[in-house]
Amino acid sequence: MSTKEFGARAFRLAQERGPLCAGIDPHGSQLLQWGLDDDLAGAERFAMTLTEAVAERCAFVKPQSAFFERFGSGGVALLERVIAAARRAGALVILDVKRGDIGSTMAAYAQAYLDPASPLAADAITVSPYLGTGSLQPAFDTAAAHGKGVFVLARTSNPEGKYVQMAKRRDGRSVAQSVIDEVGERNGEADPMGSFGIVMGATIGACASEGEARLRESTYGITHTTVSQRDSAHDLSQFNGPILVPGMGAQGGRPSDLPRVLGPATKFAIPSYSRQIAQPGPAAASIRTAVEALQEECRAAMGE
Ligand SMILES: O=c1ccn([C@@H]2O[C@H](COP(=O)(O)O)[C@@H](O)[C@H]2O)c(=O)[nH]1
Repeated sequence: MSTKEFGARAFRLAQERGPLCAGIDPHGSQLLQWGLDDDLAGAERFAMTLTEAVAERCAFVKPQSAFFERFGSGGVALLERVIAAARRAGALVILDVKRGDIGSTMAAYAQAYLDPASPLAADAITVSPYLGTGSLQPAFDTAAAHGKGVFVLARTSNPEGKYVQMAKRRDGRSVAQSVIDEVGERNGEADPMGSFGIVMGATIGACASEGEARLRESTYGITHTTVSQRDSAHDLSQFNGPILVPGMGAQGGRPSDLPRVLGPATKFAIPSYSRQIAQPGPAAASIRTAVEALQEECRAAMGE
């Protein structure tokens, strides 16, 4: 496989820098915690400080588009600057936009985020398969043409996701498994891995008992549901592409969840933290120390 392809670049950079993905989410509450106003200027200070602190050390940086879009055109222009700064520092930018539409419109989204001529071009995007995984074909094609990546939502980290994603199809597979299989087929025998990824939340089946759910709720202030073993069952043994794993940190996911959720595909994990890595800010040195500790924890959990 050519080193120009996203999968190969992602695999090598993760080995070099560590697997962690640093989320850039200018949350109102975190701007206030940093002593900033919840406005465009505050978001700029937050996003650029965080990007500068992490982008030289992390293989992946993941801005969440929604936190930029909330400031209108100024926020989108800021997102362009964040993408450019992170890429200049050598990180691969996964733009979290979760787009999904009929094919002709999907082609326009792909042009916006994956065509290098676009001011918003990232290295990879997140997409939603709700209109059918096949409707995402223009994104797969544009990504392949330009050495970019695509991450399709398979099992999301929010507790409500399972009601749609774990619904059973007529062939007995869950909707999530069919997404995993359809995306996986597109990677073929790519070595070290393909460029078409999936999103698997670290929180899937996170609580084995009511007691653990209560403990997590009191620790993180987030309601966790108890789910059965069957609920968290996925076959990733044939999957040969990057796996973005959100839900780490603030949502309760831990490095030890990686092998539990991903099994044999743990080596492809890209564990993603947003609120937790901003927590020690605004001092860049404190953010870097926290990121380095998380990189080590994730590497150890992944058996690296
Ligand atoms: O299943 C998903 C897919 C995407 N996300 C996004 O990841 C971050 C998580 O933020 P934290 O602060 O680390 O909880 C956020 O941008 C989500 O939109 C997700 O959480 N779950």
